[in-house]
Amino acid sequence: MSDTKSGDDKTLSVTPKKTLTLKRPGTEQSVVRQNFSHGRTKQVQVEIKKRKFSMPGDKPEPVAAPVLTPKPAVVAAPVVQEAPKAPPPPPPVERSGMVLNELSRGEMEARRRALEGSKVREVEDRQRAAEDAKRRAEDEERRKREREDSARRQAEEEARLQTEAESRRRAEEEARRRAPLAAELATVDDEEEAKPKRPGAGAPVRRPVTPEVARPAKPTKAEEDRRRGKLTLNTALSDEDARARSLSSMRRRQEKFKRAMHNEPREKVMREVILPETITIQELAQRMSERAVDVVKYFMKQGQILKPGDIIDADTAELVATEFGHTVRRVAESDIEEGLFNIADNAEDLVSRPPVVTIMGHVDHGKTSLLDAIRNANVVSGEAGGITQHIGAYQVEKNGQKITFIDTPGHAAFTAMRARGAQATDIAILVVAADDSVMPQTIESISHAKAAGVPIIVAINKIDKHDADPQKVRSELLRHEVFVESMGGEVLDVEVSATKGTNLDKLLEAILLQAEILDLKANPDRTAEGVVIEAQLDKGRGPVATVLVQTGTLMPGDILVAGNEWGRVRALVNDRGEQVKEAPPAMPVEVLGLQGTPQAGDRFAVVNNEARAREITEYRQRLAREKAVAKHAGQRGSLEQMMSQLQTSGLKEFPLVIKGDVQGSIEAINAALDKLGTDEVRARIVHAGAGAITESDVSLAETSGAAIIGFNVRANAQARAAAVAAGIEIRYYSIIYNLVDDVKAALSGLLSPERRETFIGNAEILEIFDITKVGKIAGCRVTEGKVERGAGVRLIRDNVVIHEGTLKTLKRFKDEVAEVPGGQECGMAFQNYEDMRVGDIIECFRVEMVTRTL
Ligand SMILES: Nc1nc2c(ncn2[C@@H]2O[C@H](COP(=O)(O)OP(=O)(O)OP(=O)(O)O)[C@@H](O)[C@H]2O)c(=O)[nH]1
Repeated sequence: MSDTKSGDDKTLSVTPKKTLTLKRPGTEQSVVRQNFSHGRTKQVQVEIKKRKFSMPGDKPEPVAAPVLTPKPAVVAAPVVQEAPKAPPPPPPVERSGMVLNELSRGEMEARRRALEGSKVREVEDRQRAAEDAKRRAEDEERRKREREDSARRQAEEEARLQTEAESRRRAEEEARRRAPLAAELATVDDEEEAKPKRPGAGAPVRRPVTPEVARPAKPTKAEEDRRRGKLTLNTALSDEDARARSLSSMRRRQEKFKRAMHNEPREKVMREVILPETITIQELAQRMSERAVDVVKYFMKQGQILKPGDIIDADTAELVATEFGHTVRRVAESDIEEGLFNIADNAEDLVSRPPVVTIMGHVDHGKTSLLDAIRNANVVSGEAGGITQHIGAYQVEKNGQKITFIDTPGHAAFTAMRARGAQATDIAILVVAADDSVMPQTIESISHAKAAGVPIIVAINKIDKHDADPQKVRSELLRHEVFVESMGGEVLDVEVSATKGTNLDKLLEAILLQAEILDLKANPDRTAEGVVIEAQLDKGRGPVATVLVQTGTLMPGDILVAGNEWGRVRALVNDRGEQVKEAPPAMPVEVLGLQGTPQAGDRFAVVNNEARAREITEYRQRLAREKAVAKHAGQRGSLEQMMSQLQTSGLKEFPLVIKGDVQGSIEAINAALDKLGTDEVRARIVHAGAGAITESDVSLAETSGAAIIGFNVRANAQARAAAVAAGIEIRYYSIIYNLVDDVKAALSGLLSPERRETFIGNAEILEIFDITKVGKIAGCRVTEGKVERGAGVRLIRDNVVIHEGTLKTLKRFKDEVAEVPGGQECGMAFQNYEDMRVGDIIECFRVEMVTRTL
């Protein structure tokens, strides 16, 4: 019993009360009346399910049975008999919910057409299947043919190789018959030759591949599928795909194998390894393109346990690099500064620049007065009120040409600059007071200018004075090898008066003339280089340096390295206190923006970036610290130190600064030292003068690497301090002979000592004793002279020196003795040498190093 609302019935509920119904497709519903006992009845709704469609030829069967009904429901009639021939079927419009006997003519027609269509399709399918089967059979046939072909080819190849081998064997036998020895050799060669060939050429010979063997041992998945008759387009394609895949994987495998083979003896890339003074193992490995662990291993083999982070010196690193097969280029830390200064300019870029002038001379001869007079009279702007600011240097203009004056009277700045390797000055003005003539500092100034190779212009000052004697000045200068023009020389001289302003123009003209001779040039279109004239820490402006641009053009924003300091130029201030946009060659300017205060005489240069500036200054600061420590230890400037330096550097000149009490003694010392000179060595007197040893002497000695000798004079406090600071030794003498002897000794030290050898004696080996724990001892007789312990010995065999060394023992009977005289017997053993034979001669000699003297 079922209820329409219950069970699997998906129809909307259908009750007699409701009018709207929706039938399930393919079902027929009806209502039957049921009678029960006691006169009860019940109406039951019956659902008849009908079969939708059946294939033509199928037996007609009831489409559906009534679910619950006493009488049979409608039976489906056979469709085929009634289906007439018709054109192709139209799309099925009504497909369900109808029994056959209720089908209309149109429906019947549609069914018929559908049946027709399906028949056609069936035929087509059968044809396609037949074609597929035929193609498969053809494929199989083709493959079989191919396999047979390859087998035949292999068989032919095998036969050919066999024939070849046979003919070779016959030829060998023939050859062997003709020449047995030659045949033997030929066989060996042939065998050896044949060996490597086998793996390639012999493969088909040894393992002939039959068609069965050539067939793949295991069918591929695609083939299996094909055998199972499931050949589809996909499977057919996957067959090709599998083949392609296997080929590429094979290729990959081959490449991998090849790579492995190549990697084994990997070709090494030789590199040029740049080595600084120290380097970490890690860094070294990186530069060599090696693994750090390999370098560590190398050290382990050498008995050193090191980590990749450990620092090694350049020598060790070089050893490692060469061991690993690389070449080495050593670089010093100072290479940081490479390319900082002295960048070469093209000749065509050079243009004329103003000369830079320094004024030198004796105290009170009028240096300051002259500088002031020139400045006030010729200052570039000519502005009223003169100079507004003093910056240590200024420019004047004469006939439209500029002249730069370094406003630091005296030679202190001059020498300080030279001590730092800078040379700012082009021309030196030597001021000599006409009433006082040549004085000690005048001579010093001459020495400085000469040492720096700077031309001198003599300004004979104070000519307004009644006791002025310019001629006396000229003649006295002669004695110091300053030959003025009027005395037949080339040195320009001008008589001036600083206070009266006389002949200042003439002096400037002389400067310009000299500058013209010097042909001073510089390239303004490049990064600036120059020298620091003075520097101080200004309360408001911070570190301020007055610099002289020597080449290039300095501009605000440039990054500057000056000595141990660096900075970005914030502003440039000229000698009149005005801010300027640029400073061309020979222009002095104040530079603002430095990080620290450099020293007078420091060279400066503009660099590309802050990083480089920092790198350079850090290096320089470190160097300065090290230098200070070295100076403190007094390692520089002493006579002994200088001697050893001279010896190592191969210099044969001995520079000296000599100060004496009177000119006479100086001349005597000069003459005595002159006589000491030989072809090999000589004393070079950088400066000799009367008077106390001053700071200036010390700085001159520092610059020229000279020692200072004081004869009956002492150094003043400042000079002493300067000498200590510079590590310069000052030696005092009161007897000329002592002075000369010391210098002589120092010069003798420059002469290499002589090696002198003295023969002591000969001993002949009579017997060799091999003593346990002691080694071989030669039993000898002294045949000539004597033998001494500690002396040098040579082992001579057949007049040829076999070994040279020292004696380990010299024994007479059981006792160790110092010497054995001629004719006596003794036991001798060599240090680290035992190959002595009976009949050898032991020669005994003494070596002396004889110092040569002048
Ligand atoms: N009559 C005369 N006196 C001069 C002349 N030039 C300088 N004086 C005087 O000489 C003295 C010294 O001059 P300074 O210019 O200070 O000499 P200096 O060489 O600079 O001296 P220091 O700075 O001590 O080395 C001053 O009193 C000047 O007035 C001159 O041409 N004629």
